[in-house]
Amino acid sequence: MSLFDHTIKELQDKLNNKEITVTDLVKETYKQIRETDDKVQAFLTLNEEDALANAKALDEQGIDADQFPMFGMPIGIKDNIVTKGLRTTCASQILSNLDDPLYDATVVTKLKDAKAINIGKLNMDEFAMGSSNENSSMQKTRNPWNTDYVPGGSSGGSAASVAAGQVPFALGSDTGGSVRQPASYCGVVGMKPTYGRVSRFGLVAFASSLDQIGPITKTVEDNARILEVIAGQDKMDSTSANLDVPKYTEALTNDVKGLKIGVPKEYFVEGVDEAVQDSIREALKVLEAQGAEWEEVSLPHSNYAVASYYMIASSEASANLARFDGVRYGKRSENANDMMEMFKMSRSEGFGDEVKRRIMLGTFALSSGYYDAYYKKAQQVRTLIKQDFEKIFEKYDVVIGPTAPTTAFKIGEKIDDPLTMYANDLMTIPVNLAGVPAISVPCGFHPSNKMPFGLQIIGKHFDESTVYRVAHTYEQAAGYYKEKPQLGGAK
Ligand SMILES: NC(=O)C[C@H](N)C(=O)O
Repeated sequence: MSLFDHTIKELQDKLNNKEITVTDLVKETYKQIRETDDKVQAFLTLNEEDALANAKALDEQGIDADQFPMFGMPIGIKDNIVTKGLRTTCASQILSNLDDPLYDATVVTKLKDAKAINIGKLNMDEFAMGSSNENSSMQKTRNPWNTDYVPGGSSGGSAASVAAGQVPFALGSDTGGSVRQPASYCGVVGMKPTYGRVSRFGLVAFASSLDQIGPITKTVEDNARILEVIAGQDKMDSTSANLDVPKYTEALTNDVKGLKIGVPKEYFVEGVDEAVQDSIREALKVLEAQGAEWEEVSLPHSNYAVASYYMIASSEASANLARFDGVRYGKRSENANDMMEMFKMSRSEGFGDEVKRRIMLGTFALSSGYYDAYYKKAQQVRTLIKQDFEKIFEKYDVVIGPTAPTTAFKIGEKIDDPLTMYANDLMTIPVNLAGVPAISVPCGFHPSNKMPFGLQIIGKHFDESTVYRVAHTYEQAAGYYKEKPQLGGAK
Protein backbone atom coordinates (compact mmCIF):
# COMPACT_ATOMS: atom_id res chain seq x y z
CA MET A 1 0.00 0.00 0.00
CA SER A 2 1.39 3.38 -0.98
CA LEU A 3 1.37 6.38 1.32
CA PHE A 4 -0.89 8.08 -1.17
CA ASP A 5 -3.65 5.51 -0.67
CA HIS A 6 -4.43 7.39 2.52
CA THR A 7 -6.72 10.37 2.87
CA ILE A 8 -5.51 13.73 4.19
CA LYS A 9 -7.06 12.87 7.54
CA GLU A 10 -5.24 9.52 7.69
CA LEU A 11 -1.92 11.05 6.64
CA GLN A 12 -2.27 13.70 9.31
CA ASP A 13 -2.96 11.01 11.90
CA LYS A 14 0.23 9.27 10.79
CA LEU A 15 2.15 12.52 11.15
CA ASN A 16 0.70 13.06 14.63
CA ASN A 17 1.55 9.49 15.68
CA LYS A 18 5.11 10.06 14.40
CA GLU A 19 4.79 7.11 12.00
CA ILE A 20 5.97 9.42 9.22
CA THR A 21 7.40 12.90 8.86
CA VAL A 22 6.51 15.58 6.34
CA THR A 23 9.96 15.05 4.85
CA ASP A 24 9.13 11.35 4.30
CA LEU A 25 5.96 12.36 2.49
CA VAL A 26 7.68 14.90 0.28
CA LYS A 27 10.59 12.57 -0.50
CA GLU A 28 8.11 9.83 -1.41
CA THR A 29 6.38 12.23 -3.79
CA TYR A 30 9.56 13.03 -5.70
CA LYS A 31 10.51 9.34 -5.72
CA GLN A 32 7.16 8.49 -7.33
CA ILE A 33 7.60 11.31 -9.84
CA ARG A 34 11.10 10.17 -10.74
CA GLU A 35 9.95 6.58 -11.19
CA THR A 36 6.94 7.36 -13.38
CA ASP A 37 7.22 10.72 -15.06
CA ASP A 38 9.27 9.54 -18.03
CA LYS A 39 6.08 7.64 -18.98
CA VAL A 40 3.39 10.04 -17.73
CA GLN A 41 5.08 13.37 -18.53
CA ALA A 42 2.83 15.26 -16.14
CA PHE A 43 5.25 17.75 -14.57
CA LEU A 44 6.64 20.84 -16.29
CA THR A 45 8.54 22.24 -13.30
CA LEU A 46 9.54 20.68 -9.99
CA ASN A 47 9.84 22.65 -6.75
CA GLU A 48 11.99 20.06 -5.01
CA GLU A 49 14.52 22.16 -3.11
CA ASP A 50 11.90 24.55 -1.77
CA ALA A 51 9.47 21.72 -0.96
CA LEU A 52 12.07 19.77 1.03
CA ALA A 53 13.09 22.92 2.91
CA ASN A 54 9.45 23.60 3.78
CA ALA A 55 8.97 19.99 4.86
CA LYS A 56 12.02 20.20 7.14
CA ALA A 57 10.74 23.44 8.67
CA LEU A 58 7.35 21.88 9.40
CA ASP A 59 8.97 18.80 10.94
CA GLU A 60 11.14 20.99 13.15
CA GLN A 61 8.17 22.99 14.43
CA GLY A 62 6.93 19.86 16.18
CA ILE A 63 3.28 20.94 16.11
CA ASP A 64 0.18 18.82 15.71
CA ALA A 65 -0.66 18.22 12.06
CA ASP A 66 -4.35 18.84 12.57
CA GLN A 67 -3.75 22.44 13.62
CA PHE A 68 -3.57 23.27 9.92
CA PRO A 69 -5.96 21.75 7.38
CA MET A 70 -3.27 20.84 4.83
CA PHE A 71 -0.31 20.39 7.18
CA GLY A 72 2.49 18.71 5.23
CA MET A 73 0.27 17.63 2.33
CA PRO A 74 2.06 17.48 -1.05
CA ILE A 75 0.07 19.11 -3.86
CA GLY A 76 0.71 19.68 -7.56
CA ILE A 77 -0.46 22.90 -9.22
CA LYS A 78 -1.67 23.38 -12.79
CA ASP A 79 0.71 25.61 -14.68
CA ASN A 80 -1.79 28.43 -15.29
CA ILE A 81 -1.93 29.18 -11.55
CA VAL A 82 0.72 31.74 -10.68
CA THR A 83 3.35 30.70 -8.13
CA LYS A 84 5.77 33.30 -6.78
CA GLY A 85 9.33 32.55 -7.83
CA LEU A 86 8.32 29.30 -9.55
CA ARG A 87 8.11 29.08 -13.33
CA THR A 88 4.55 29.51 -14.62
CA THR A 89 4.12 28.94 -18.36
CA CYS A 90 0.51 27.94 -19.16
CA ALA A 91 2.35 25.35 -21.32
CA SER A 92 2.88 28.12 -23.87
CA GLN A 93 6.08 29.17 -25.62
CA ILE A 94 5.12 32.80 -25.09
CA LEU A 95 5.52 32.37 -21.33
CA SER A 96 8.26 29.75 -21.44
CA ASN A 97 10.73 32.18 -19.88
CA LEU A 98 8.45 33.34 -17.05
CA ASP A 99 10.78 31.85 -14.46
CA ASP A 100 10.18 34.19 -11.59
CA PRO A 101 6.55 35.33 -11.18
CA LEU A 102 6.17 38.15 -8.67
CA TYR A 103 3.20 36.92 -6.67
CA ASP A 104 1.16 33.87 -5.65
CA ALA A 105 -2.38 33.19 -6.80
CA THR A 106 -4.81 33.47 -3.88
CA VAL A 107 -5.37 29.69 -3.90
CA VAL A 108 -1.62 29.18 -3.56
CA THR A 109 -1.43 31.64 -0.66
CA LYS A 110 -4.32 29.82 1.02
CA LEU A 111 -2.64 26.45 0.54
CA LYS A 112 0.61 27.85 1.94
CA ASP A 113 -1.25 29.28 4.94
CA ALA A 114 -2.80 25.83 5.46
CA LYS A 115 0.78 24.41 5.36
CA ALA A 116 0.48 22.41 2.15
CA ILE A 117 3.67 21.72 0.22
CA ASN A 118 3.84 22.83 -3.43
CA ILE A 119 5.48 19.98 -5.32
CA GLY A 120 5.60 21.58 -8.75
CA LYS A 121 3.70 22.71 -11.83
CA LEU A 122 1.64 20.42 -14.02
CA ASN A 123 1.21 20.22 -17.76
CA MET A 124 -1.94 21.39 -19.52
CA ASP A 125 -3.28 22.35 -22.92
CA GLU A 126 -1.78 25.71 -23.86
CA PHE A 127 -3.70 28.45 -21.98
CA ALA A 128 -6.23 25.72 -21.01
CA MET A 129 -7.52 25.41 -24.56
CA GLY A 130 -8.05 21.77 -25.34
CA SER A 131 -9.45 18.46 -24.17
CA SER A 132 -6.47 16.14 -24.50
CA ASN A 133 -3.23 17.86 -23.42
CA GLU A 134 -2.04 17.54 -27.00
CA ASN A 135 -2.17 21.34 -27.26
CA SER A 136 0.62 21.74 -24.71
CA SER A 137 3.63 23.31 -26.41
CA MET A 138 5.92 21.58 -23.92
CA GLN A 139 5.18 17.85 -23.81
CA LYS A 140 2.39 15.34 -24.21
CA THR A 141 1.06 14.00 -20.93
CA ARG A 142 -0.14 10.41 -21.13
CA ASN A 143 -2.95 8.58 -19.42
CA PRO A 144 -1.54 6.35 -16.63
CA TRP A 145 -4.19 3.67 -17.32
CA ASN A 146 -2.75 3.20 -20.80
CA THR A 147 -0.04 5.49 -22.05
CA ASP A 148 -1.28 5.26 -25.64
CA TYR A 149 -4.27 7.34 -24.52
CA VAL A 150 -4.67 11.03 -23.74
CA PRO A 151 -5.27 12.05 -20.12
CA GLY A 152 -7.94 14.56 -21.17
CA GLY A 153 -7.66 18.27 -20.80
CA SER A 154 -6.97 20.87 -20.18
CA SER A 155 -5.92 19.89 -16.63
CA GLY A 156 -4.52 16.60 -17.98
CA GLY A 157 -1.22 16.92 -16.12
CA SER A 158 -3.06 17.35 -12.81
CA ALA A 159 -5.41 14.39 -13.34
CA ALA A 160 -2.70 12.08 -14.71
CA SER A 161 -0.34 12.91 -11.88
CA VAL A 162 -2.94 12.08 -9.20
CA ALA A 163 -4.02 8.91 -11.03
CA ALA A 164 -0.40 7.76 -11.39
CA GLY A 165 0.20 8.22 -7.66
CA GLN A 166 2.84 10.89 -8.20
CA VAL A 167 1.07 13.41 -5.99
CA PRO A 168 -1.90 12.70 -3.77
CA PHE A 169 -3.66 15.97 -4.69
CA ALA A 170 -3.61 18.59 -7.41
CA LEU A 171 -5.31 21.77 -8.50
CA GLY A 172 -6.77 22.24 -11.96
CA SER A 173 -8.93 24.89 -13.59
CA ASP A 174 -12.19 24.37 -15.42
CA THR A 175 -13.58 26.69 -18.10
CA GLY A 176 -15.65 24.18 -20.06
CA GLY A 177 -14.82 20.88 -18.39
CA SER A 178 -11.08 21.09 -17.84
CA VAL A 179 -11.14 19.62 -14.33
CA ARG A 180 -14.01 17.15 -14.74
CA GLN A 181 -13.19 15.66 -18.15
CA PRO A 182 -9.55 14.73 -17.35
CA ALA A 183 -10.73 13.46 -13.94
CA SER A 184 -13.19 11.23 -15.82
CA TYR A 185 -10.53 10.03 -18.28
CA CYS A 186 -8.00 9.30 -15.53
CA GLY A 187 -10.38 7.69 -13.01
CA VAL A 188 -10.05 10.34 -10.29
CA VAL A 189 -12.33 12.90 -8.62
CA GLY A 190 -12.52 16.44 -10.04
CA MET A 191 -14.67 19.32 -8.78
CA LYS A 192 -15.65 22.51 -10.61
CA PRO A 193 -17.01 24.77 -7.88
CA THR A 194 -19.74 27.38 -8.40
CA TYR A 195 -18.50 30.40 -10.35
CA GLY A 196 -17.43 32.83 -7.63
CA ARG A 197 -16.72 30.19 -4.99
CA VAL A 198 -12.93 30.24 -5.46
CA SER A 199 -10.84 33.33 -6.16
CA ARG A 200 -9.47 33.58 -9.69
CA PHE A 201 -6.75 36.01 -8.63
CA GLY A 202 -3.54 34.62 -10.10
CA LEU A 203 -5.28 32.17 -12.41
CA VAL A 204 -4.07 33.23 -15.86
CA ALA A 205 -7.33 34.27 -17.48
CA PHE A 206 -8.70 32.30 -20.42
CA ALA A 207 -12.45 33.10 -20.29
CA SER A 208 -13.03 35.17 -17.18
CA SER A 209 -16.79 34.61 -16.93
CA LEU A 210 -16.31 30.83 -16.96
CA ASP A 211 -12.93 30.00 -15.37
CA GLN A 212 -12.89 28.39 -11.92
CA ILE A 213 -10.14 26.56 -10.01
CA GLY A 214 -10.97 23.13 -8.57
CA PRO A 215 -9.30 20.23 -6.73
CA ILE A 216 -8.40 16.87 -8.32
CA THR A 217 -8.03 14.01 -5.84
CA LYS A 218 -8.48 10.26 -5.41
CA THR A 219 -11.39 10.57 -2.98
CA VAL A 220 -14.38 12.85 -2.52
CA GLU A 221 -13.42 13.41 1.12
CA ASP A 222 -10.02 14.87 0.20
CA ASN A 223 -11.61 16.93 -2.53
CA ALA A 224 -14.05 18.47 -0.05
CA ARG A 225 -11.22 19.17 2.38
CA ILE A 226 -9.17 21.03 -0.22
CA LEU A 227 -12.15 23.09 -1.41
CA GLU A 228 -12.70 24.15 2.21
CA VAL A 229 -9.19 25.58 2.15
CA ILE A 230 -9.21 27.35 -1.23
CA ALA A 231 -12.80 28.68 -1.29
CA GLY A 232 -14.00 32.06 -0.06
CA GLN A 233 -14.27 35.70 -0.92
CA ASP A 234 -11.11 37.50 -1.95
CA LYS A 235 -10.75 41.24 -2.25
CA MET A 236 -8.42 40.66 -5.20
CA ASP A 237 -11.23 39.07 -7.25
CA SER A 238 -14.45 41.05 -7.37
CA THR A 239 -16.29 38.05 -8.85
CA SER A 240 -15.60 35.96 -5.76
CA ALA A 241 -18.77 35.63 -3.70
CA ASN A 242 -19.29 37.17 -0.29
CA LEU A 243 -20.63 33.97 1.24
CA ASP A 244 -19.48 31.81 4.12
CA VAL A 245 -17.69 28.62 3.14
CA PRO A 246 -19.50 25.60 4.59
CA LYS A 247 -17.63 22.72 6.16
CA TYR A 248 -17.89 20.46 3.12
CA THR A 249 -16.35 17.54 4.97
CA GLU A 250 -19.25 17.61 7.41
CA ALA A 251 -21.66 17.10 4.50
CA LEU A 252 -20.18 13.66 3.75
CA THR A 253 -22.83 11.78 5.65
CA ASN A 254 -23.22 8.81 3.32
CA ASP A 255 -26.92 9.43 3.16
CA VAL A 256 -29.08 10.37 0.19
CA LYS A 257 -32.50 9.43 1.59
CA GLY A 258 -35.28 11.43 -0.04
CA LEU A 259 -32.84 13.20 -2.38
CA LYS A 260 -34.32 14.03 -5.80
CA ILE A 261 -32.16 13.46 -8.86
CA GLY A 262 -32.94 14.79 -12.34
CA VAL A 263 -31.47 12.80 -15.24
CA PRO A 264 -31.43 14.83 -18.47
CA LYS A 265 -32.53 12.88 -21.52
CA GLU A 266 -30.24 15.06 -23.67
CA TYR A 267 -27.23 13.39 -22.01
CA PHE A 268 -28.27 9.90 -23.16
CA VAL A 269 -28.24 10.29 -26.91
CA GLU A 270 -26.41 8.97 -29.94
CA GLY A 271 -22.72 9.68 -29.67
CA VAL A 272 -22.69 8.98 -25.94
CA ASP A 273 -21.07 5.57 -25.58
CA GLU A 274 -23.56 2.80 -24.72
CA ALA A 275 -21.34 1.29 -22.03
CA VAL A 276 -20.95 4.72 -20.42
CA GLN A 277 -24.74 5.20 -20.47
CA ASP A 278 -25.27 1.76 -18.93
CA SER A 279 -22.86 2.48 -16.10
CA ILE A 280 -24.62 5.75 -15.28
CA ARG A 281 -27.92 3.84 -15.10
CA GLU A 282 -26.24 1.34 -12.77
CA ALA A 283 -24.99 4.21 -10.63
CA LEU A 284 -28.53 5.56 -10.39
CA LYS A 285 -29.62 2.17 -9.11
CA VAL A 286 -26.88 2.34 -6.46
CA LEU A 287 -28.16 5.74 -5.33
CA GLU A 288 -31.74 4.50 -5.45
CA ALA A 289 -30.80 1.64 -3.16
CA GLN A 290 -29.50 4.28 -0.73
CA GLY A 291 -32.86 6.06 -0.70
CA ALA A 292 -32.59 8.63 -3.51
CA GLU A 293 -35.25 9.02 -6.20
CA TRP A 294 -34.60 9.86 -9.83
CA GLU A 295 -36.64 10.96 -12.81
CA GLU A 296 -35.89 11.79 -16.40
CA VAL A 297 -35.81 15.56 -17.03
CA SER A 298 -35.07 17.82 -19.96
CA LEU A 299 -32.43 20.50 -20.42
CA PRO A 300 -33.86 21.57 -23.77
CA HIS A 301 -31.10 23.98 -24.83
CA SER A 302 -28.23 21.52 -24.26
CA ASN A 303 -27.67 21.15 -27.99
CA TYR A 304 -26.64 24.78 -28.32
CA ALA A 305 -24.22 24.77 -25.41
CA VAL A 306 -21.07 23.82 -27.32
CA ALA A 307 -21.58 26.49 -29.99
CA SER A 308 -22.44 29.14 -27.40
CA TYR A 309 -19.42 28.24 -25.26
CA TYR A 310 -16.89 28.33 -28.08
CA MET A 311 -18.18 31.78 -29.09
CA ILE A 312 -18.12 33.22 -25.57
CA ALA A 313 -14.91 31.54 -24.39
CA SER A 314 -13.04 32.45 -27.58
CA SER A 315 -14.28 36.06 -27.44
CA GLU A 316 -13.09 36.43 -23.87
CA ALA A 317 -9.82 34.70 -24.74
CA SER A 318 -9.18 37.11 -27.61
CA ALA A 319 -9.42 40.00 -25.15
CA ASN A 320 -7.54 38.30 -22.30
CA LEU A 321 -4.65 37.14 -24.45
CA ALA A 322 -4.12 40.59 -25.98
CA ARG A 323 -1.75 41.30 -23.07
CA PHE A 324 0.81 38.81 -24.37
CA ASP A 325 2.67 41.07 -26.77
CA GLY A 326 6.32 40.46 -26.05
CA VAL A 327 6.65 43.73 -24.11
CA ARG A 328 5.60 43.36 -20.49
CA TYR A 329 6.63 39.77 -19.87
CA GLY A 330 7.05 36.57 -21.76
CA LYS A 331 9.05 35.93 -24.89
CA ARG A 332 9.87 38.60 -27.44
CA SER A 333 10.65 37.68 -31.02
CA GLU A 334 14.27 38.24 -31.94
CA ASN A 335 13.53 38.51 -35.64
CA ALA A 336 11.58 41.77 -35.78
CA ASN A 337 12.80 45.02 -37.35
CA ASP A 338 10.26 47.44 -35.90
CA MET A 339 7.71 47.67 -33.12
CA MET A 340 4.65 46.45 -35.04
CA GLU A 341 6.63 43.54 -36.40
CA MET A 342 7.79 42.76 -32.87
CA PHE A 343 4.18 42.51 -31.62
CA LYS A 344 3.13 40.37 -34.55
CA MET A 345 6.12 38.08 -34.56
CA SER A 346 6.17 37.59 -30.78
CA ARG A 347 2.54 36.45 -30.91
CA SER A 348 2.97 34.38 -34.09
CA GLU A 349 5.97 32.57 -32.68
CA GLY A 350 4.67 32.38 -29.10
CA PHE A 351 1.15 30.97 -29.55
CA GLY A 352 0.25 27.50 -30.84
CA ASP A 353 -2.36 26.72 -33.49
CA GLU A 354 -5.34 26.17 -31.17
CA VAL A 355 -4.72 29.42 -29.28
CA LYS A 356 -4.45 31.31 -32.59
CA ARG A 357 -7.65 29.65 -33.83
CA ARG A 358 -9.55 30.83 -30.77
CA ILE A 359 -8.11 34.36 -30.82
CA MET A 360 -9.18 34.71 -34.46
CA LEU A 361 -12.61 33.22 -33.82
CA GLY A 362 -13.16 35.44 -30.79
CA THR A 363 -11.90 38.60 -32.49
CA PHE A 364 -14.25 37.89 -35.40
CA ALA A 365 -17.23 37.27 -33.10
CA LEU A 366 -16.62 40.55 -31.27
CA SER A 367 -16.05 42.69 -34.35
CA SER A 368 -18.63 45.31 -35.27
CA GLY A 369 -21.12 43.94 -37.74
CA TYR A 370 -20.80 40.41 -36.36
CA TYR A 371 -21.19 41.07 -32.63
CA ASP A 372 -25.01 40.82 -32.63
CA ALA A 373 -25.09 37.74 -34.81
CA TYR A 374 -22.49 35.77 -32.87
CA TYR A 375 -21.40 37.05 -29.47
CA LYS A 376 -24.75 38.52 -28.40
CA LYS A 377 -26.65 35.48 -29.66
CA ALA A 378 -24.28 33.19 -27.74
CA GLN A 379 -24.92 35.20 -24.57
CA GLN A 380 -28.67 34.85 -25.10
CA VAL A 381 -28.29 31.10 -25.47
CA ARG A 382 -26.23 31.12 -22.27
CA THR A 383 -29.17 32.71 -20.42
CA LEU A 384 -31.51 30.01 -21.74
CA ILE A 385 -29.14 27.28 -20.58
CA LYS A 386 -28.91 28.86 -17.14
CA GLN A 387 -32.71 29.03 -16.98
CA ASP A 388 -32.93 25.33 -17.96
CA PHE A 389 -30.96 24.49 -14.82
CA GLU A 390 -32.86 26.93 -12.60
CA LYS A 391 -36.11 25.29 -13.62
CA ILE A 392 -34.83 21.78 -12.91
CA PHE A 393 -33.44 22.83 -9.54
CA GLU A 394 -36.86 24.05 -8.40
CA LYS A 395 -37.79 20.40 -8.10
CA TYR A 396 -34.55 18.39 -7.97
CA ASP A 397 -31.52 18.54 -5.68
CA VAL A 398 -28.94 17.40 -8.22
CA VAL A 399 -28.65 16.52 -11.89
CA ILE A 400 -26.74 13.38 -12.86
CA GLY A 401 -25.31 12.17 -16.16
CA PRO A 402 -22.04 11.17 -17.77
CA THR A 403 -19.09 13.57 -17.48
CA ALA A 404 -18.00 12.98 -21.06
CA PRO A 405 -19.54 11.04 -23.95
CA THR A 406 -16.70 8.50 -24.12
CA THR A 407 -13.61 7.31 -22.30
CA ALA A 408 -10.22 8.76 -23.15
CA PHE A 409 -9.23 8.41 -26.79
CA LYS A 410 -5.86 7.54 -28.29
CA ILE A 411 -3.16 10.16 -28.67
CA GLY A 412 -3.43 11.63 -32.17
CA GLU A 413 -6.95 10.32 -32.78
CA LYS A 414 -8.75 13.69 -32.72
CA ILE A 415 -6.02 16.27 -32.92
CA ASP A 416 -6.67 17.19 -36.55
CA ASP A 417 -10.40 17.60 -36.02
CA PRO A 418 -11.08 20.51 -33.66
CA LEU A 419 -14.87 20.23 -34.00
CA THR A 420 -14.92 16.62 -32.75
CA MET A 421 -12.63 17.71 -29.94
CA TYR A 422 -15.04 20.54 -29.03
CA ALA A 423 -18.05 18.15 -29.14
CA ASN A 424 -16.41 16.19 -26.37
CA ASP A 425 -17.41 18.97 -23.96
CA LEU A 426 -21.13 18.44 -24.59
CA MET A 427 -22.02 17.67 -20.99
CA THR A 428 -19.44 19.69 -19.09
CA ILE A 429 -19.89 23.03 -20.87
CA PRO A 430 -23.54 23.73 -19.83
CA VAL A 431 -22.36 23.67 -16.21
CA ASN A 432 -19.85 26.48 -16.79
CA LEU A 433 -22.33 28.51 -18.82
CA ALA A 434 -24.84 28.25 -15.94
CA GLY A 435 -22.14 28.82 -13.30
CA VAL A 436 -23.28 25.88 -11.15
CA PRO A 437 -20.97 23.38 -9.37
CA ALA A 438 -20.31 19.86 -10.64
CA ILE A 439 -18.07 16.95 -9.79
CA SER A 440 -16.81 13.93 -11.74
CA VAL A 441 -16.52 10.68 -9.75
CA PRO A 442 -15.16 7.39 -11.17
CA CYS A 443 -18.04 5.22 -12.33
CA GLY A 444 -16.54 2.23 -14.13
CA PHE A 445 -14.17 0.87 -16.76
CA HIS A 446 -15.09 0.45 -20.38
CA PRO A 447 -15.49 -3.21 -21.38
CA SER A 448 -13.59 -2.76 -24.65
CA ASN A 449 -10.63 -0.46 -23.94
CA LYS A 450 -10.60 -0.92 -20.11
CA MET A 451 -10.28 2.85 -19.61
CA PRO A 452 -12.03 4.57 -16.70
CA PHE A 453 -14.83 7.12 -16.99
CA GLY A 454 -16.79 9.34 -14.64
CA LEU A 455 -20.25 10.19 -13.44
CA GLN A 456 -21.10 13.89 -13.29
CA ILE A 457 -23.14 15.28 -10.39
CA ILE A 458 -24.34 18.85 -10.94
CA GLY A 459 -25.72 20.97 -8.08
CA LYS A 460 -27.45 24.25 -7.36
CA HIS A 461 -25.45 27.48 -7.17
CA PHE A 462 -23.21 27.37 -4.06
CA ASP A 463 -24.56 23.99 -3.00
CA GLU A 464 -21.29 22.08 -3.28
CA SER A 465 -22.23 20.37 0.00
CA THR A 466 -25.05 18.36 -1.61
CA VAL A 467 -22.86 17.55 -4.62
CA TYR A 468 -20.17 16.20 -2.29
CA ARG A 469 -22.73 14.26 -0.23
CA VAL A 470 -24.11 12.46 -3.29
CA ALA A 471 -20.62 11.91 -4.70
CA HIS A 472 -19.32 10.47 -1.43
CA THR A 473 -22.32 8.17 -0.98
CA TYR A 474 -21.92 6.83 -4.51
CA GLU A 475 -18.13 6.52 -4.27
CA GLN A 476 -18.25 4.55 -1.03
CA ALA A 477 -20.89 2.19 -2.40
CA ALA A 478 -19.24 1.71 -5.80
CA GLY A 479 -15.64 1.51 -4.60
CA TYR A 480 -13.89 2.43 -7.87
CA TYR A 481 -11.56 4.78 -6.00
CA LYS A 482 -9.66 1.71 -4.80
CA GLU A 483 -8.57 0.80 -8.34
CA LYS A 484 -5.11 1.83 -9.45
CA PRO A 485 -3.45 1.89 -12.86
CA GLN A 486 -0.54 -0.41 -13.63
CA LEU A 487 1.50 2.12 -15.50
CA GLY A 488 2.31 1.26 -19.06
CA GLY A 489 -0.52 -0.92 -20.25
CA ALA A 490 -4.27 -1.33 -20.22
CA LYS A 491 -5.90 -2.43 -16.96
N1 LIG B 1 -10.69 24.86 -20.78
C1 LIG B 1 -11.58 23.90 -20.69
O1 LIG B 1 -12.31 23.85 -19.72
C2 LIG B 1 -11.56 22.85 -21.72
C3 LIG B 1 -12.31 23.04 -22.98
N2 LIG B 1 -12.25 21.77 -23.66
C4 LIG B 1 -11.71 24.10 -23.85
O2 LIG B 1 -10.89 23.77 -24.65
O3 LIG B 1 -12.07 25.25 -23.78
